[in-house]
Amino acid sequence: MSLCPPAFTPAFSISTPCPSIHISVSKRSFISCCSSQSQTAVVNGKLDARIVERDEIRIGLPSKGRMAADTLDLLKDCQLSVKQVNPRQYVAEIPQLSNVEVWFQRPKDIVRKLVSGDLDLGIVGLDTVSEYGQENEDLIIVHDALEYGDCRLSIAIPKYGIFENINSLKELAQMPQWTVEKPLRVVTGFTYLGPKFMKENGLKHVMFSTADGALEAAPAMGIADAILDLVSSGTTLKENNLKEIEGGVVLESQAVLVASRKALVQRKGVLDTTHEILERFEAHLRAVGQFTVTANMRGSSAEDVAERVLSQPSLSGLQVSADYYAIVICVPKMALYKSVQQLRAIGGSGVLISPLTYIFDEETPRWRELLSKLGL
Ligand SMILES: Nc1ncnc2c1ncn2[C@@H]1O[C@H](COP(=O)(O)OP(=O)(O)OP(=O)(O)O)[C@@H](O)[C@H]1O
Ligand SMILES: O=P(O)(O)OC[C@H]1O[C@H](OP(=O)(O)OP(=O)(O)O)[C@H](O)[C@@H]1O
Ligand SMILES: [Mg+2]
Repeated sequence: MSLCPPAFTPAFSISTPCPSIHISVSKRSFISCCSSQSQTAVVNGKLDARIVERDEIRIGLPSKGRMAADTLDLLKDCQLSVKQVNPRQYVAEIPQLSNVEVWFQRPKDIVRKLVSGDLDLGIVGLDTVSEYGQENEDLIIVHDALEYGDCRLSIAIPKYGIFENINSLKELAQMPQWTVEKPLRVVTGFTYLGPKFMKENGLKHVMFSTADGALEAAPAMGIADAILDLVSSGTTLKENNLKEIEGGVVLESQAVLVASRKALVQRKGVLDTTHEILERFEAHLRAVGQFTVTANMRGSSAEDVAERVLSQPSLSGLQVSADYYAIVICVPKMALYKSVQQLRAIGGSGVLISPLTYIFDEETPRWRELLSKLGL
């Protein structure tokens, strides 16, 4: 059995039988309290079995800030573009997902509204889920690595003065300065995660205060000894003469897709919609930074070619086996997901999707038309 010469595979044809040689070459390493109009979902810390009655499925997206644009970009890349009439309107739709309402909210309100049952799904940073979700068992992380909004929640102290030689949480805890009367003063916006972390790490004499932004100024202003805030590039800390310490990272964070367990289980359509969103996210994120390589390979049989490809360390593809046959089809953008589902249903696996740059027919239809008009 010989391999199909890829350069001659007609765009609309199904070429069979043709063993599939799907090779993915990595460009970079693959990573490897509040309730509004609803009934309250949490009563005395326990989950309320009731679900807020409504027909639409609701997803909360960040309304402003650095997560907002990246979230819309991700959805767009997954062919789930959000249709927002104007930027001040807080409700929108995703035409590709029927019966889904998009609600633009502040990240912390997305988490609160998931808990209260006013939203079913949301996209926010893991830090926000952890801080405002407070380990609520109704919150489920559906996708934990959307690959943007990377940052860490980390303790930082001044580089100078009594902290000059302090480089770890252990050393910070052992400083004789901290007593009942004069505790370590930490300023943070994370008033749930902060005290929890200090307690778990055995720091006894700690006092927390809170502020909404520019926390890095607090030590120099004499308001706090340390800060607990999000760090990404580290520039803000550096510019304010602060340093992170060993063992001081409370949480590594990036954007996540989070859902209400109750909505997934009880609300009609939420599980199916979540499945579709998840599939699209995973398919897109798996493909980022990968190239599809199609090659003509010399060989005496399909098995021979598969064996030789598998013997190369960088050629670990999705499937390389004589049991698979390559097909090449073209599908319209809008029908992409449906087409993948249909391919799977008839035995498809390892479906690689790349944008199509050109479709050259055997002959341009309009050329024939022109020739005919010219009587040629
Ligand atoms: N420096 C950072 N780099 C990357 N991601 C960050 C950074 N700071 C925060 N994030 C992530 O972005 C999310 C939103 O950040 P934040 O709530 O600070 O929004 P913002 O864009 O700064 O607006 P504002 O603070 O004014 O509300 C955070 O929960 C976190 O997951
Ligand atoms: O490590 P870096 O890349 O310097 O980023 C860290 C800074 O980013 C966030 O602030 P943000 O820009 O959101 O300002 P804010 O305090 O007004 O929210 C965070 O609160 C830090 O201050
Ligand atoms: Mg901010």
